Amino acid sequence: MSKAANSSQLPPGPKPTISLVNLLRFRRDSLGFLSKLAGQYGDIVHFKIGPLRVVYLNHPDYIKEVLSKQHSNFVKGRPLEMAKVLLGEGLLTSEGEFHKRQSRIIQPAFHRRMMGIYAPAMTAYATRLMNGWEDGMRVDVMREMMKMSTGIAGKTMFNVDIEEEAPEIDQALESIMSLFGRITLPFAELLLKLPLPGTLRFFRAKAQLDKTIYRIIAERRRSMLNNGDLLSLLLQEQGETDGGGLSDQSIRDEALTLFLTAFDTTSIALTWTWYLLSQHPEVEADLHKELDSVLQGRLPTLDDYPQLKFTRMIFTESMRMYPPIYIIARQALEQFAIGNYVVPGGTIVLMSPYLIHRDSRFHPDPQQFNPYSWAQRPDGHYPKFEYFPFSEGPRSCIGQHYAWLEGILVLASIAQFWRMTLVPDHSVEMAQLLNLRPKHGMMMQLHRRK
Ligand code: HEM
Repeated sequence: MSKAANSSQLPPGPKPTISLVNLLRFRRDSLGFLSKLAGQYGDIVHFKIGPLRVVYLNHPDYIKEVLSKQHSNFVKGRPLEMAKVLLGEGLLTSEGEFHKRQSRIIQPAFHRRMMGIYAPAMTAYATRLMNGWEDGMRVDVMREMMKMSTGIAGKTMFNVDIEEEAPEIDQALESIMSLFGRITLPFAELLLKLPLPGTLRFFRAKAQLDKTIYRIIAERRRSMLNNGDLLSLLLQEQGETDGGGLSDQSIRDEALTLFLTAFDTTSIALTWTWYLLSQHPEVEADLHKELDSVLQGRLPTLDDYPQLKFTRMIFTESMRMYPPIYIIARQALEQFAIGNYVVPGGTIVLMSPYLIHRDSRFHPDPQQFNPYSWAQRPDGHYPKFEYFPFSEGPRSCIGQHYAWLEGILVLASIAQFWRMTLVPDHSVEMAQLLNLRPKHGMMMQLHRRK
């Protein structure tokens, strides 16, 4: 790769005249579209989607430029505008000083010390889920994982049991996701102003989520509990910073952001993992060997976590093949240099963990599910920007340790007692919405391990 040069030429790409065609193709299959462009034009591609100027980066070195080296020139920008309608100014969507302050307040909820408190909640909710299962039963594993992860997120962040409300939350999310799927439309903002059925469903769903979250906040205020969880931190900040503290709206934005980002992505990652295990009995057998030897029939604790090495390798490999956040987007504030090109300010930059994770230059035999390939990597030290399911740089995932913990402990808890096989004829397809979900859920049959 050559160093950034001062040529003002834009990177190569399809002609701007077909920007509407690009829009349709991108909406139909964004991963297929981007991968085809990279094949045709190389690792930096320029194209237009409607009036928007977009650059796609298909190499870890270029991605490092945007997410790390030149990060201060990039904001979440337009791609996350729609998310603000739901999440307001939460950690995911905010910028600058405000974002720094929110990070500082929230960071302690993800401190290592807190993991000791979260671990038992994670295994308890996995157990509760298994208690409702019977040998031979058919379930949509996607829904089961959602139900469980919602319960875990509610308990660990707010100390409430909202599992009972999971179906409504799930339904609300579906309405939200289907509108979010149209996020790439240039006139997306307009969609929110018209009384279209999707838009009305979206606002109903938002109202449902708001009701739940405000109820939780009000209950916590009454109980005065301060146990160091997320809600305590947010309310405490409000009390401590006379006048300049967090408003109710701000607490709601942050709580909803953390809650939604936590359970949705983690349950999707777990769902793909159960699917991959069902397709690879040899891997599943090795997983059982590890669990039988480390746990010997009891639930895993935080102390077991470092011993569950193969379980971690499986979860790592699953997120390589199906990273729940499959496209990361930024918008440039000012003109910037990348490779041999100089790109104007305002340009949207797209990067895809999915496509980099499946590129044979960085991952040999990338279409093959091979957890064993991670055996040489010391725990958690993965090649940055070649493997980045949690993104990288200052805006990477704040909840990644939490997600690893939940993923590994839940896998270990459940796989000890249950196997899952895919229901014959169930079609497994990816839906490229805000995150990479199985389009038709994941219908699986449960088998109790003897
Ligand atoms: C397997 C599970 C998860 C995956 C794959 C994942 C992935 C990601 C990615 C790729 C980003 C960066 C998005 C961007 O730059 O546009 C992100 C940000 C974020 N994640 Fe996660 N995440 C997961 C779980 C969690 C959990 C459990 C939490 C909270 C408990 C969480 C909270 C957040 C927040 C608040 C941000 C925004 C951070 C910021 O902008 O400063 N995530 N996540």
